[in-house]
Amino acid sequence: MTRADGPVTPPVVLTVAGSDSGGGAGIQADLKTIEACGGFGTSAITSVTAQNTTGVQGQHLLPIAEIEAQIEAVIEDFDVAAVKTGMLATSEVIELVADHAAVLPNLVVDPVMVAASGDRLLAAEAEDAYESLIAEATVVTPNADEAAVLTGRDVDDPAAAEQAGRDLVEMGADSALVKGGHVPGDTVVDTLVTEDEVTTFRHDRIDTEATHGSGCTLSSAIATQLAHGDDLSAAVGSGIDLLASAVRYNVDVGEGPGAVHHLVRTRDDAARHPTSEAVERVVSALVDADVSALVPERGMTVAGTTPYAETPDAVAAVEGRITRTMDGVRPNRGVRFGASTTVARALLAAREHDPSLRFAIDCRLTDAVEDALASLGGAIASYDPEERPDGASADAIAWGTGRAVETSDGTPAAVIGREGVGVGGRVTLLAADADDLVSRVETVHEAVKDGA
Ligand SMILES: Cc1ncc(COP(=O)(O)O)c(N)n1
Repeated sequence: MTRADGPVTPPVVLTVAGSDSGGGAGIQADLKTIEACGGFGTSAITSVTAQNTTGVQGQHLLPIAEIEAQIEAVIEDFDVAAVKTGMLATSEVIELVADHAAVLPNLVVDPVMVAASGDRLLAAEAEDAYESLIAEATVVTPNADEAAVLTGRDVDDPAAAEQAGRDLVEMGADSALVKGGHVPGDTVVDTLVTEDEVTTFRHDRIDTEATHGSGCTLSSAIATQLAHGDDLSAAVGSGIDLLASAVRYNVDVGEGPGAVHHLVRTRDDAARHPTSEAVERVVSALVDADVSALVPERGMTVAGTTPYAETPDAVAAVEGRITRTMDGVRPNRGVRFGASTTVARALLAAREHDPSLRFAIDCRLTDAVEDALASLGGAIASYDPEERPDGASADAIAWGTGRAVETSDGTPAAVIGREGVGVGGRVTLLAADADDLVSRVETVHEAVKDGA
């Protein structure tokens, strides 16, 4: 028997950039990101850098004819749907790309000048040459420092970013995304300027130096989304969201600051099935142990997040909770992503301060349960509801859980919420994995079941 082939045709994306032997930035980051976003990645290498997480040790520029040959080899054969440029190194390379612009659709220009390590990746005299390429760009994506070089304008707040964006559009770019990562402040504001409108994208700043490869990853994600047919603002928005996760869950490799996690979303999607299976295993264990004594009046929620969860739809939980019946505890329905709101949000709030926490279960709060928590061997965290800001009252449990984890002395095994004791008072058991959560519940249950 021969099997029929089943070819797929992902949109082809071309990156024209430098090689980073350290794997975090450049061509390596671009290809990983393009594939993660569902494109087929092709490349034209401009320069081979000897580089790692501590800096750039060497650079070898390829002959201009070799760079041109790579671009032409790709363009002549593939139906290229989008192109991104990264490290172009010299004015000759910038001009080469500008000369080919007519056959380079959806051109995303990341005007790479200096690496995160501080090493120069563009000859100083080549900065002016960018003007010719910017004029051809669908979108140009400078950080604040690059925008300042390109426009001669200090970019130190969102108003200046918008002005710099307008300057770049005036230079002929269809649009400019002026990135706010290098502008100080707790919120990162990225500003997208087109001829007709200005859109700002805001994210809480993530406290890490491991941003190596962030510009490459963002521009590659935007190019790939444009290749899929997204409009500009959707492509930019989804690229920024991907990068926020890629920076938060950065890869801790090498002696220097790590790199962004190019495959973060791919890995998270792949973890959905094992995550819901893990929650199902917890549910079975609770049924087997008949943990009636721990089940709150309203029912018990068991929830688990994917490893890089950001939103409640990445939290698997028992739909309709686990409740007490005449013969033991029973889940009302199956495990589904997005089934829980309250415990899901509490777990996500906990992860803002301790991303190792992935599983949670809410139990009755009684004196006996509280006494039993001491035997869990982890910190027991709590919070003062009086400290809750007015704005957080709609999500009081999430706020309290986040607050408790933030102020906990080490990763907590449980969070006690004393609000409305007897009515809403609860204890949320937490764990990094499902087996630990089961053993925590069993430990508490063993201690209280005879008195219940
Ligand atoms: C080959 C190459 N291209 C681009 C960058 C910029 O990336 P970053 O600013 O994150 O170091 C880099 N370091 N190396």
